[in-house]
Amino acid sequence: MEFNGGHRLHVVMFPFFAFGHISPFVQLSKKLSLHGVKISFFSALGNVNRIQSMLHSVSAPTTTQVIPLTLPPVEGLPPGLESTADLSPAQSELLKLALDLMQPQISSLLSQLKPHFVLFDFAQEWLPPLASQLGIKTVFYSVFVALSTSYLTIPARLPEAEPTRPPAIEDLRKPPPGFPETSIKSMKTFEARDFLYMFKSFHGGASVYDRVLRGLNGCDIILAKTCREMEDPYVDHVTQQFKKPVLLVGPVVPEPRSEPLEGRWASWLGQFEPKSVIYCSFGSETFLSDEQVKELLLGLDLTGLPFFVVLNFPANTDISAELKRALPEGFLEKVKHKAVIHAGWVQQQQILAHQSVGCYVFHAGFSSVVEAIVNDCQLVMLPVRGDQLLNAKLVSGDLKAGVEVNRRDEDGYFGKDDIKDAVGRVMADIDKEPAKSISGNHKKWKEFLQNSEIQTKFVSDLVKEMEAVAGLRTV
Ligand SMILES: C[C@@H]1O[C@H](OP(=O)(O)OP(=O)(O)OC[C@H]2O[C@@H](n3ccc(=O)[nH]c3=O)[C@H](O)[C@@H]2O)[C@H](O)[C@H](O)[C@H]1O
Repeated sequence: MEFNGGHRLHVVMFPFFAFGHISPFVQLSKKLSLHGVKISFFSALGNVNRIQSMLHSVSAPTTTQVIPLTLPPVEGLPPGLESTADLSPAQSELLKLALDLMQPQISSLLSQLKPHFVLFDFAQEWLPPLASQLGIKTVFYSVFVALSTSYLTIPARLPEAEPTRPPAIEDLRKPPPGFPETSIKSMKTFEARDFLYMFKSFHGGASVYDRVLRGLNGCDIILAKTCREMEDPYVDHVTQQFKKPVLLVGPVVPEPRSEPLEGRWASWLGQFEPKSVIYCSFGSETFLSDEQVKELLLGLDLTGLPFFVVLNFPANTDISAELKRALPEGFLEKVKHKAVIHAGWVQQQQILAHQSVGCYVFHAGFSSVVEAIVNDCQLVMLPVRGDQLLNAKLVSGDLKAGVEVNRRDEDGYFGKDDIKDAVGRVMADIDKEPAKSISGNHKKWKEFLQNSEIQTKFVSDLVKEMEAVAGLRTV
């Protein structure tokens, strides 16, 4: 292998304007920077400061420049609100239309910057032909596990005879033709109903399924945030379906955070026994209904363990009124010595790393799965929507490293006893099944994720493969 001429690989990162997507693109940028890759990171102006602070890292050199984009006006989209975190679900659909109108701006930026690759997201299916005209290669960076693509967004998901008929709930309960033999045989009715969203068109725009399919079909390379150790059969299935290179960057384990945990949380957690506290949270933009909040909190109380719950609500919600409405009278007073119920952003990595935290009840966002495993917290999954439903199946069914809360098939209802049972399954005596084998598997995956040689090789192999495609390296 030989390296040609000292030219540095230059990559544009272009995630959808949602922090659940921006965050894995930032994490990958940091890893690529450590291997000397030059990064230009595209996002709407309103997101730039937050991205810059996310990119800041003591160990990563500053090879990343954030390039602000101007969001075009779209009727119904309030000016200045430029990520889904600030918008209602309906407005977030308009954000995709605004993105579609940005093609001339992207084209002119790409022709100035002339990167070797653009890594793009599910919503920019128009990018491959645009970049190809400029001689730039495109990489569809899938921030979802390969199972999610393999189950939902492959050509075989729609029947060959009627490729334009959106699937029904019954179709989505079953895996698509060609799906590999694994622990996943079917999904529940409420989960299949949630997947219908993928096939809906809003404001006359393309459905998520259509966008993803066009992106995956049009790109030069598919890159997935996963590894064969965890997802071999699904990676093979996706490769067969799209008949093009599928590169893997591994699970992208974040570096431990250097800033200490906020004092008030460190001292609250510090009063409890090691590994005795349940931490509970639902990622960046997942909300529970009143009834779910009530059953969750009553269930956590029933476990007898101390608990720290982070709940988020859609923009402009009166949080104390929400909690008051959802909870039985006197509940907050009753649990005040053993519980924190907080709304808003917290330092999740530092909380999971705290010695008192032993169990994590959460939505099964995959970054959170990885952070909990490396910090030795037992996983109790309560997925709410989309990929989370499949992540939970992967972790509980294939990896056997955590449990899911039992839910009713039709509507996903869970009661307080379901929460208590699920926590009990992983926090009970670890010399007894199922806790014994779950904790054994958990330990195995922790060792794998913490093996810095393996994790670094994922990124160095990726850089070498991209350099070879870009003609910077000859094999
Ligand atoms: C692609 C999208 O990813 C989403 O992920 P989300 O951001 O909710 O959750 P994680 O992947 O766990 O990521 C969440 C990340 O935010 C961090 N964090 C979160 C809340 C907080 O208060 N403090 C923190 O530090 C956390 O530590 C983790 O790194 C969903 O699955 C969604 O279904 C999917 O479409």
